Amino acid sequence: MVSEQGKMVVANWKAALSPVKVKQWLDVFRQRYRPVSGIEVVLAVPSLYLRQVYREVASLDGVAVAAQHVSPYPPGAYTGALPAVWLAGMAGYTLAGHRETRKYFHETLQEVAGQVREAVSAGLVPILCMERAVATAQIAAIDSGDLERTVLSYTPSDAVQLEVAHGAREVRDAAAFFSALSGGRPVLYGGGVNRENIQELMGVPELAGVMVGRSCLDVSEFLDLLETLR
Ligand SMILES: O=C(CO)COP(=O)(O)O
Repeated sequence: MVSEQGKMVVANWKAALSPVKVKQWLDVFRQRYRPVSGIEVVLAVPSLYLRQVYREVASLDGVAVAAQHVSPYPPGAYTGALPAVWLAGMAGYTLAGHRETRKYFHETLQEVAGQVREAVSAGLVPILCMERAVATAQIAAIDSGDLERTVLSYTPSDAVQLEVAHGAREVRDAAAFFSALSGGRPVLYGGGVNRENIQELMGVPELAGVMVGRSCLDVSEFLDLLETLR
């Protein structure tokens, strides 16, 4: 879990890497990754790869694993679901409410709140992704006890679609807005983060870290990006 001083870099693989590519990514990462003081690297990977990724990175300092999605329901007759409790011990985190799962899988505020609840009760830390437009209603749908265990992430659509990050001042305003709304929970930013802008964004004092999509898919590019934080 992100500490008082430390910051997080979440690498969101989305659904972009085939099994062959995942093996290559992990081979290079294991050879070349060196921990960066004060930085926790969180690999957010498709369910299919969770066990494999966990096995490969469990021994690396400063690296944790996140699911990209968990079920809003407990284990039972829910075909196609991934109950959060099954991931305990393997993933430390799960994403919830990412703009792509909201958009393509039509997740409702209640379903996202259910994912957060299931994640917290399984001992995972939810990384709750939101845009400003849904933030007030989404946070209101979440139990206050669950919110206390949650990391928020500001992931504006335009930045993700255009691959152009919001500027540091805008990110700072948004982080303050999200933090005030949630009783001071840590806030991440995601959207267009790359090797050129990560240092400036990680320097925003109100921000607990960043989420990286496209720039983590090439493992060398991602390792270079981490090196800029050393
Ligand atoms: O969705 C994101 C992180 O989860 C951001 O993706 P990009 O870094 O590709 O804009």
